[in-house]
Amino acid sequence: MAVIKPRIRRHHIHVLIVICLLRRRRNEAAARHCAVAAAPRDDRIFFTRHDRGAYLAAAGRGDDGARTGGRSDEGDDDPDDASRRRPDVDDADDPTGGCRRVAEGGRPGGGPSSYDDPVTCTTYLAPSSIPNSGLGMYTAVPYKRGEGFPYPEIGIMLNDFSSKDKLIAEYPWRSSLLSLGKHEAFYGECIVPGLGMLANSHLGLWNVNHLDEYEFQRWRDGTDARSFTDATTTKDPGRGAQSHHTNVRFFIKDDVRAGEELFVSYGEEWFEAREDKLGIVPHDDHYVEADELLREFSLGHGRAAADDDPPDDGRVAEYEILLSDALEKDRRLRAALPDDVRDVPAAAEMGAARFSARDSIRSLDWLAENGACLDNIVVGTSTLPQAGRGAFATRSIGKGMRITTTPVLTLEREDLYLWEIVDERTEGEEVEGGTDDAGEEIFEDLVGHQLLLNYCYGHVNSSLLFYPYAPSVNFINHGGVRESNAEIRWSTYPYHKSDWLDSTLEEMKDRKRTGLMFDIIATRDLRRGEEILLYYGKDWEESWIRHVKGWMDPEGGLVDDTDDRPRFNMTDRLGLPTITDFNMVEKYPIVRTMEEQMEDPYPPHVMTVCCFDPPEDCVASTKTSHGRCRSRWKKTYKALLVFPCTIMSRQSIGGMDWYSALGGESEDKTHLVEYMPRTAVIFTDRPYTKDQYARGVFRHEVGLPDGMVPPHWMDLNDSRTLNGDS
Ligand SMILES: C[S@@+](CC[C@H](N)C(=O)[O-])C[C@H]1O[C@@H](n2cnc3c(N)ncnc32)[C@H](O)[C@@H]1O
Repeated sequence: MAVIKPRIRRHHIHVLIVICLLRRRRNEAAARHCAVAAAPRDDRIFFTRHDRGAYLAAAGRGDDGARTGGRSDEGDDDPDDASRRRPDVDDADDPTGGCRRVAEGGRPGGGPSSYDDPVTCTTYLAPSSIPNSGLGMYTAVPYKRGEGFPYPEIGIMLNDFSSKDKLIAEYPWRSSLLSLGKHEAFYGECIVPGLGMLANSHLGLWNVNHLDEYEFQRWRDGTDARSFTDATTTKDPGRGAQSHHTNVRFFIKDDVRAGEELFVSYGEEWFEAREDKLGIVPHDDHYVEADELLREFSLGHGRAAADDDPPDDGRVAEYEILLSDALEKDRRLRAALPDDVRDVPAAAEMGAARFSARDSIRSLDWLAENGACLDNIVVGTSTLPQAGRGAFATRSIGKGMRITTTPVLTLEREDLYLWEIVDERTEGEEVEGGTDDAGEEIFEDLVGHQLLLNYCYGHVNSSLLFYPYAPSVNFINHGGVRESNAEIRWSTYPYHKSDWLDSTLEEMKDRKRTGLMFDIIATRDLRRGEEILLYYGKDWEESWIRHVKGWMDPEGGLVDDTDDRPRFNMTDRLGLPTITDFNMVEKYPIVRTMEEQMEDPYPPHVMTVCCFDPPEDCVASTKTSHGRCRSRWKKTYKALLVFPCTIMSRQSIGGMDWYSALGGESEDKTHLVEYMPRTAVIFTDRPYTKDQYARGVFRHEVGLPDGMVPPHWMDLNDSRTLNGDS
């Protein structure tokens, strides 16, 4: 197949990898959720989705276009407020992240609780209050501004992913969400399940924010997995088989009430780019302005307006004028206003944004009736060797009860193929030919799969893959036949579209929305704190065993199976300083200049990035005598403001070191940054050097039980391992 490939300069990355790239009242109520269609089926389920600045970045506008904001101001944090019964993930010694406390609030005696425990369930999956937006996430407990959402997520990089017409392409966040994930690959986006995929977006009501700023200390749980993962080289067959971004954190932007839907911001541009599908979506400031107009209008008409039906002609006419003035000023402002004058009192009272999603604060009874509990599991350190992180029960769960429910995104295997440019066509190898932007012929080798494959579920004989994205569900590991304590099934939750199982393969591939769902069911009584383990299937297991047996560490040695400690950051096993070490200013107070690095180089995978603010226009006055823009370093280290840099010089002034560096997005957009403090210089791994980019790393989807995959979806003899996968 001839494919047109974007032309990438070889020196930039050398290798271009292209393409394919989430009060039960009683236990009885819970049981109902499991088995009965408690709510009407919504045939219009589909998920409006994220990509934030990804397309803008792809279009050469970098990440700056998306308003995905950083952590909001620090708010009051009252972690000891037991009445809220929320888990606290900063509890370092507790694999359930402090969720023990949740369970203690639950049933006396600690016996198996049911799936949707009314006392303790804090987070629900339920139909969104935004029309035609499918399902959403709700909290059953209040949060205060600035608090951390208690379920950290995984971030999975999609690198050089170019299947933009696929459903999956609606979901990624810009890779700066993962901070230095921004520099991991030539063009990276990231998939973040849980709040990152399941929560809908309302620009006037968004109440959850992801952390967009760099943190220079280790996370309190002892890992530094979010950004500075040092995921480079290890004597471990688990190398590169899991995402090293395991601590993607979300924070409460504004006080949230119990029962409120959790909204994130996909960014204004995301909605603008989808206007044909979603209509005119107001931004935050349009709702603020609409509130002002509604307040003034209401004042003019007193309270008489409220129940005045039909409304008097004068008021109708006046409101028509208000609407048409608003339209003339800004069609988004008009869209933020109610169409009917009779709705003005209610909209003025609750605010235009809330009026637009009136059901966004649900009763706890409604949630118990219509929701599915999402907080029965939380991430922790896996008990299994080489498995990275795992999912742990936050409360006891009885045999046969649902542990969690998750929507799944349908993909095709080929969406996750990795390609590499080769010099010429090699006989016998799977190579795609095409031309680049300049019309030059290029050849690409199919070299393996994206890391996302390891988080997808499927069958070796089917080209369909299913990616589950409820909170923490991606962390569930394989326990083998004997140790597994959970199993996967098509969901009995009423919003699972079971009729899709009769669809043909082609129909499944053509669908641009989600509808299928999995339930994860306890196959025996589970204690809180236990790791949830599935049986990934014979094929996965055999592949893994083969991989471990044949695996050689990067230095050529055989696998070290004497050390089975669970671990994430493995560079230390080579005795080299890690990226985290280098980022400890106390430990490494001085950054070596270019000249010093000639004598005393940093390890080859290490590079420096600097925090600075490039001016929009590089005007003459900001140019140096060498024609370069002069930039200023930034005190707030937003991911957006960090660029690769080369340290040119260091000067001590007043007992403090100041650095000058050349840096920028690309060679032709280089900036001179002078007088930066040490803290403005950050160490990170060079592009494509983290473990997940290594060759021969384990790539295999989780196996679905045979009976789950309809025979008419089995279109392959065997899909196993491509050239680069092990
Ligand atoms: C769905 S992910 C599970 C979460 C993963 N442990 C993590 O830290 O992100 C599947 C991957 O986890 C690892 N894994 C799961 N079970 C394992 C096991 N029993 N032994 C070794 N690795 C395992 C493999 O790398 C697999 O590809």
